[in-house]
Formats: sequence, structure tokens, C-alpha cells
Amino acid sequence: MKNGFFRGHGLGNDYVVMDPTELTFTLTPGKIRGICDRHWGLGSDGILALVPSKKADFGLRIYNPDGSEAEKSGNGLRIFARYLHATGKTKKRAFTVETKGGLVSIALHIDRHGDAAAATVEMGRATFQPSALPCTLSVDELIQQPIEAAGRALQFTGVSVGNPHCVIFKQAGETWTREELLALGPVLENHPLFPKRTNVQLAVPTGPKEIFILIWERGAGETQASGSSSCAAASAAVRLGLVKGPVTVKMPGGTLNIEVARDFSLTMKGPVAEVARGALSPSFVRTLR
Ligand SMILES: N[C@H](CCC[C@H](N)C(=O)O)C(=O)O
Repeated sequence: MKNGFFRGHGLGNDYVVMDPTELTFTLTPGKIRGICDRHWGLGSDGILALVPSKKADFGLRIYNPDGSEAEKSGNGLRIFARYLHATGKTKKRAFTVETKGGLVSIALHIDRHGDAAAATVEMGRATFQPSALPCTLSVDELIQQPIEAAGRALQFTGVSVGNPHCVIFKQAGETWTREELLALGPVLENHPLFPKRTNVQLAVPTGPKEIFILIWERGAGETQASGSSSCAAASAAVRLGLVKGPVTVKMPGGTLNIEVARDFSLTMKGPVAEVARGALSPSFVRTLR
């Protein structure tokens, strides 16, 4: 369908999937911002674009609502997988997807309605090396490093799962407030330590194998859930000895299960929902800049 879209979400982290070969325009940063605008456009936490791949069954480009491009998106990959199955672009129940942040493999879980209602994604390997984020600190690993934000002296653990993450822990029994997220999120996202910016998680252990996170995403701000954030925070919690895997990651939008192998290879399992399919109106497309 001309200018067609497929809208889905993973735990309230919503995306719009598009096939650029069906679009009458190019997905430029300005047009992405216009489509993702919650009031003047379709509204979305990002756009997922189906692209060719020579290395995997499918290629995926991930765009944040500010028009920037991301290397990985865990919820995005589950939504993309559901799109491929629901639109008949694949008959397979397991396949590979090439992203800027590496090649991932996905297995669909089909429900009694025949829908791909959940997916398991091999998300690659977490690393704490500054060069992977990137981060300008000259240390071997970004484990509990000092950082100042909003007048607070904090400690962060930096993780890359293809995209960059800055994880800040409170001790078990303490809580993070949304006010703290709104104060710390944008400052940390744009902190000079992170030349390509970063995603931010305010995390707290809530059990021997469970954490809770509030999420401020690079290029998107506060989101209800984030798959790559869950992977990063779970990896950091295991690396710091705060929890044992597999880690249950709770977020405002719900729960993801993250297996963290000894080499920090990550397996994410979680639900995915389809909301709607449709097409952008020609008059709306004409407003895109
Ligand atoms: N904003 C992120 C990409 C989306 C990640 C999140 N929605 C997920 O489910 O992993 C970034 O710039 O790296």
C-alpha cells in the first residue's frame, strides 16, 4: 500500500513499520520527526524501515522520533518480527535480521489466534568498553564511573548492546522517581562523556533475579519500556553482582526476561502487539518537510 504503515508496540514502546519501497518520499530526519509527532502526525516512539540485507533474511533501519538513527532496538525488533509474519513477508517462524548494531536472530511465538504474540531475540553481546558506546573516559571498563548531572554526583555503568546505555543504580529498597528521570535523563543523554549521546536507565534491584528501571531514551525521551535498555541494565546488574541471571526486568510498561550468559551474550523474550495498519493521507504527506 502506498505510504502504508504497520503500527505495533512492545510493552507500550510503540513503533511504526514502513517499507521505503512503498513510500512516495524519502525518510529524512525532518519527515521522520513529522510522522512521529504525537499531535501533528501519526505519533510514535520511532520508525522501523524494512531494507535489503546481504547477510540476513531481512534488514532493519531504526529511527528515533527526533530523526536520529539507532543501532539496535529490542522492542523494535519484536515489532518488526511481528510485521514480517503478519504481512506475509515471511512464512518462517525463526529468521535473522541485520541492524546497524549487528545481526540478530529471532524466534516467533505464535498464539492460538495464529498471531506472533511474543518473540525471543538473540540481542548480541553486551560490552562495558568505552570505545563501544562511545564514551570518552580512559578506563578499561565503564564500571561504576563518576558522572555529574543536575547537580548530583552519581556513578554510572556504561554498556553497549549495539547502542549505548548509561545505567545508574540505587540500592535495593530505594526508589527512583519520575521527577528524577525527567531531571537526570536529558542531561545524561546529552552528557559530553557520550559523543553520540546515550540511552539512560535509572535502575534498582528488586529481588535476587529482578530489577526495576525507569527509561530515558536517546532521541526519544521517556518511554514505557525498552528492550535494549533492559538488556543493558540486566547486564550491568549481573556484572556488578547485584543479581543473578536470568534477569526479570520490570518497567512502567511491563516485564521482559533477559538471559545473560557468562560472556554477556543476551537473549530477550517478551510480548509484542499489533495495533493498526493504514496509510498516510496524501494531504499529510504534503506537509512533511
Ligand atoms: N532510542 C534508542 C533506540 C530504541 C531502543 C528501545 N526502544 C528498545 O526497545 O531497545 C537509541 O537511540 O539507541
